[in-house]
Amino acid sequence: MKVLVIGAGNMGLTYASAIGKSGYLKKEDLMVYDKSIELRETLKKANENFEVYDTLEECLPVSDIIFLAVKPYHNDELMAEMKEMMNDQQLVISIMAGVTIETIQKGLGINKVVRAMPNLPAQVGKGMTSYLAAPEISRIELWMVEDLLNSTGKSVRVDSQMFIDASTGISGSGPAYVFYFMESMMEAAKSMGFSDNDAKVLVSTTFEGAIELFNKNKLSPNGWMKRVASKGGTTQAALASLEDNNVKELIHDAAYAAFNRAVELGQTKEEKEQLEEVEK
Ligand SMILES: NC(=O)C1=CN([C@@H]2O[C@H](COP(=O)(O)OP(=O)(O)OC[C@H]3O[C@@H](n4cnc5c(N)ncnc54)[C@H](OP(=O)(O)O)[C@@H]3O)[C@@H](O)[C@H]2O)C=CC1
Ligand SMILES: O=C(O)[C@@H]1CCC=N1
Repeated sequence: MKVLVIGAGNMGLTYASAIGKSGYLKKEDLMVYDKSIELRETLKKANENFEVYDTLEECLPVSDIIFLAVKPYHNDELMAEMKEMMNDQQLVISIMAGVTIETIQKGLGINKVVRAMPNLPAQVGKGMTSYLAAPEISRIELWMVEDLLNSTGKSVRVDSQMFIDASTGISGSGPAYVFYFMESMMEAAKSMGFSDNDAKVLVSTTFEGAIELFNKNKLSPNGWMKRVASKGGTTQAALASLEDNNVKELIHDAAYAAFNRAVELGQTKEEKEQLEEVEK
């Protein structure tokens, strides 16, 4: 089996490296293509566990499974270039936010498409991926897809594309919400007089410890909050401030903003035009 990753950015490279390290494929069976010459040259020099190709003509026709890891706005241009070289036995795994299975099937003239939504912690083997396969994909093919996805962490199979868009708002974009929270706490620490480094250690160790506690048993986040908060103490003062400022509602809205944007990114030109007509 030959696997090709198209787009060697944050996520494409994460998959190529993880699959390469997993030993699941021989080096010559794991191929990477990116349109950037500089990036290709850097990757060739790095001598990773995959082969880097300069043209799609050399690698696409011989691949069995193809990861699409370019930004959604590069997809139309890429699919137009790929279409002539595709055959209907090839299986495509798209990790692009929003882009639907139907768009890829139509754009590439194939049926076997999996839509997956990973997240950036995949880079350290702690990724969370949701995925959905088109019905044309066999059970054996699905096992292979799961093996590839699980090389970066955990995965969950969902039963509609709505859940891929929804998980984009939770786990796909989610690491950025965590970093936002970390940044806010580090800024607060620095305003209290801590050095940059001390602020970083205070905050990152707090996050690490809290996650480890949370994973330790079945206690809910609220249960853990109660263990931290003494009656009439400091934590209660902080939690009351968060509640007064509707922070939970704001985080809820942020997750929905990402979910809605994923749906919007997936709309075809015709769907966008129809929507604009209705809104006029
Ligand atoms: N980053 C994240 O946390 C997550 C991202 N995703 C999805 O993954 C996809 C990739 O995101 P990310 O890795 O962050 O993006 P990056 O911009 O880091 O990587 C995309 C790469 O693809 C290259 N590229 C663009 N067009 C082509 C083409 N026609 N042929 C070959 N290569 C091309 C880009 O080159 P150039 O820079 O020159 O354009 C770039 O090197 C997106 O669709 C995103 O929605 C999903 C989950 C999480
Ligand atoms: O921001 C984005 O659109 C992508 C999808 C999920 C994370 N990054």
